[in-house]
Amino acid sequence: KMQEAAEYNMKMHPMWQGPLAVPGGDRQSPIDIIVQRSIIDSELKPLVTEYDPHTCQQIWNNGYSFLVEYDDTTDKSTLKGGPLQDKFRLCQFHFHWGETNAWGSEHTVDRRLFPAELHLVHWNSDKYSLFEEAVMEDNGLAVIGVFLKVGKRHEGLQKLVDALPAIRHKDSVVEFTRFDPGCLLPSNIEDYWTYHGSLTTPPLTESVTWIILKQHIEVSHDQLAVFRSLLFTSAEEEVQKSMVNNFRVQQPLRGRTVRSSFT
Ligand SMILES: COc1ccc(C[C@@]2(O)NC(=S)NC2=O)c(OC)c1
Ligand SMILES: [Zn+2]
Repeated sequence: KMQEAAEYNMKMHPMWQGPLAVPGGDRQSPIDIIVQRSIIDSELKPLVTEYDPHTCQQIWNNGYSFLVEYDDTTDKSTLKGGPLQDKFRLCQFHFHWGETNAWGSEHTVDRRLFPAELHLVHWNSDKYSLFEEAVMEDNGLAVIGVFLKVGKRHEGLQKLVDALPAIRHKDSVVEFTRFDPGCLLPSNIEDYWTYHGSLTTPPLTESVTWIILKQHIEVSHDQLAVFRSLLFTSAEEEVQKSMVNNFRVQQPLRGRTVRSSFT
């Protein structure tokens, strides 16, 4: 059912009408993280996030997810440490989710699916001066992946949920300020898996150091239901399609190693 949902979406949604694969792509995302095959790397450092809520600018529906965008013209909201050698600048975060709570995440852990997954996207500002440059380089991006589970209401998320009705349609945007993305991180960010992969939508560029947190966050059923009230389609289109199942099918590991920062 989940596989069908993903394949239906990838067949029907304009996002996927282009090439579905990167010729010769051997570091594609997402993947299933097989815990017992991950290699504990004691040299992996703790993640250091320094997010300035004042760099938050807008929230918009891009027709595949909704993005909260940050001013990345200075090093005000950054990520360093973990597996990273350089300092990375936060540029946006977005989510992937299913039509039901039974699936929706892009990565899985021992085949376990989560109802949604948060991606906090950062680019290497030590080596590059623009996101557009960094996205083309194999050490260009660092994305923190956080699994969402359905449970108690997430107070920090509610400000974002309340903004969603204003961006129901593709290409709608509203001002969104003073949001601290740190409030979406779980208490434990020391335990994570990391591997080299790609964007999970076209152009599927293989420029991402993935950092998948072991600890999930909890959001309420109703909060997740508001995600599903968004639309893939713009206001002009006759047939409105609800924004659900905006995740990619899993990709072969191709001999890659997934490292873990914990035992
Ligand atoms: C050209 O630059 C792009 C294009 C697509 C995405 C979105 C996505 O493919 N990447 C992740 S991560 N999840 C996704 O859905 C992007 O995000 C950084 C950057
Ligand atoms: Zn994503």
